[in-house]
Formats: sequence, C-alpha cells, structure tokens
Amino acid sequence: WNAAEATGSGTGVLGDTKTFETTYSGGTYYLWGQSRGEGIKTHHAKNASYTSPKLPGTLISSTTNTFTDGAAVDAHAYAEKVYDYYKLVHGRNSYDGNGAAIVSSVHVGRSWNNAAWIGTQMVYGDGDGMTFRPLSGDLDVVAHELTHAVTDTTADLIYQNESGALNESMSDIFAAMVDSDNWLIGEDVYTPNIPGDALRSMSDPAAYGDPDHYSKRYTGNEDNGGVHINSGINNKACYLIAQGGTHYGVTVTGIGRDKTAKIYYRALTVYLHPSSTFADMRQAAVQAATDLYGASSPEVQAVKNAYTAVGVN
Ligand SMILES: O=C(O)[C@H](CCc1ccccc1)CC1(C(=O)N[C@@H](Cc2c[nH]c3ccccc23)C(=O)O)CCCC1
Ligand SMILES: [Ca+2]
Ligand SMILES: [Zn+2]
Repeated sequence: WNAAEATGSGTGVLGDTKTFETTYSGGTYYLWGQSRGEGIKTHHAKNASYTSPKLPGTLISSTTNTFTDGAAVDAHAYAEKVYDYYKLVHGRNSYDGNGAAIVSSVHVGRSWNNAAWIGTQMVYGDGDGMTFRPLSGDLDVVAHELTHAVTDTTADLIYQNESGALNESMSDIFAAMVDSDNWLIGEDVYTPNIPGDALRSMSDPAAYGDPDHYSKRYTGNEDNGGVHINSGINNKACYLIAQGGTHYGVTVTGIGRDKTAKIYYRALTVYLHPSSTFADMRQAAVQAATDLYGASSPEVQAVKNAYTAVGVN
C-alpha cells in the first residue's frame, strides 16, 4: 500500500468543524499530514501519563476520513496552524528549523488539567471539565507548547528563575501572536463554566495575580522559581511594545503585533542564551529592534520605554 495524502474533516473541542491533512493507507485514514516538514502526527495516549514509555500511543485513525475526537482534531489542526505561522511569518521550517516531525498525544493522563512539551512531543490532558476542557482545544495552548520546542532548539533558556520566566514568556508571546484575537492565554479551555476568564493575561498580568513590574517579581521556590508567574513582567513589556500604553507613569507608543513578533523572534533566535536574565532580555530586544529598524527608530524607542515601564533598565 502507498500512503496517499488526503484531506480529512472533524469537529473540534468547541464543536466547530475543521479540515486538516490525513494519510490514507490500507483502507484507513490517519491523523498524519505529510506536507509540512517531516510530517505532523497525532496519537491517542489512552490515559497514559506524560511520563509513560507508552507515549506517543496509537496514531488516531478513521475508516471514513471524518474524525469525531475533538481533542485530536484540534491538536492536529492547530499544530498545522502553528507550523504555518513559523514557516510563513518567520521562515522557520518546524520547531527546529529543519523540518522536524511534530508529534502530539491527546487523552494523556486521567482528567489531567494540564499540557506540556516533554522534550520530544506535545501532550494534552482532557481536563476535569471544571478547571479545564481538553487543553488542545485552545490554539494558544498548542502554540505555547510548540514554542517551547522552538526555544529549546534556539536560546534553550534554563527552565527556572529569570531565564525560566523568559522561557515561559516566549511561549505566551508567540501563543498571542498565533492566536491573535486577544492577549489572553488559555481562555478557550480554562474554566468552561466561567465565561471571560483565562489562565493568564499579557495585557494585565495582575488580573490573575502575576507581576507586571520587576519590583513585584516572585522570588520563592514554587513553580521552578515562579516561571509561570514572573513571565507576566516580560509579557507586559511585549504587550506595551505592540499596543502601547502608560504603565506606572511611563508611556509607550505601540508599534503593532507584527513588528513586535519580529523583534522577539530575532531576540529569541539570535541573542538570548540559556542563562539570560531580564536585563539580558532588554538588551536582546533593543539589539533585535536596532538590527531590524535602526538605532533611532520608534521601534527601538518603544522597546526601551516598555522595559523601563516594567522596571527592567
Ligand atoms: O507548558 C507549560 O508551561 C505548562 C507545562 C506544565 C507541566 C510542566 C512539567 C510537566 C508537566 C506539565 C502547561 C501550561 C501552563 O501554563 N501550565 C501552568 C498553569 C496550570 C495549568 N494547569 C494547572 C493546574 C494546577 C496548577 C497550575 C496549572 C502550570 O503548569 O503551572 C501552558 C499553557 C497551558 C498549560
Ligand atoms: Ca488567546
Ligand atoms: Zn510553558
């Protein structure tokens, strides 16, 4: 049998219909797209834990090329969208720049209220229906996880303390650039019974208890030294660069999402390194903006003012 490329369709976590690449082989269709890099494959973990050697699990199949597993449909379709974002916007072929295969597993764990990049693949929990719906149901989350793979193959920011907060912020930043209708993270899958809330906010990190100024950074040991907490400081800086605003008396004139994304992509892939601090982040963003737009550009000024506004000088 040859493995023929096909177009499948299915219903996502939120009940929306979408199409995506599948492969036909031996009378069966598989959640396996072949046109992007070395391919995109989506598997069923059958409740195996994210640490289980049973991962990735079974490649998800259908005899009709119609897929009814919402978590699988979204994990697969959103992986395509994130691949396309990095290829078309930044010229990057998959997360490693070399077409690496993108592998996901859904139904990981039992009612697991989380998701992750485990170094080799993406894994998604189903949530317990109260804290989360199946987490692949939000494009933010898929883009966040795949961006961890981009970071790991570029700056490789150490996942603790300040470098870890920057690692987290890079994932939130590109999640917001891909799922570009707002500056919230996880809003589509977080607390299904509570409308309008999110896991994190980049426009107002404090709305969810995260710091929006360096003087308010968490210095304890929880969460690998607050990687999902102190990310709020850099997330706010990114928001200010893109949208502008006055923060703790410092005014920033926004330059828009697209230029902001280019600055952070260049900072991440050229200037940041494993032990980068927030001070290094400011310098990397200033240098990236200088390379792209010139030393005396409004883009460079926006970067400088945004980092001053969040207390990183
Ligand atoms: O990628 C990441 O940074 C997070 C990876 C979490 C993880 C780490 C190590 C092993 C397993 C899982 C997953 C996400 C996250 O931000 N998790 C946070 C918030 C969170 C999600 N579910 C939770 C349940 C309890 C407490 C906190 C959480 C965390 O794990 O802290 C990213 C987008 C949405 C979920
Ligand atoms: Ca969002
Ligand atoms: Zn993360």
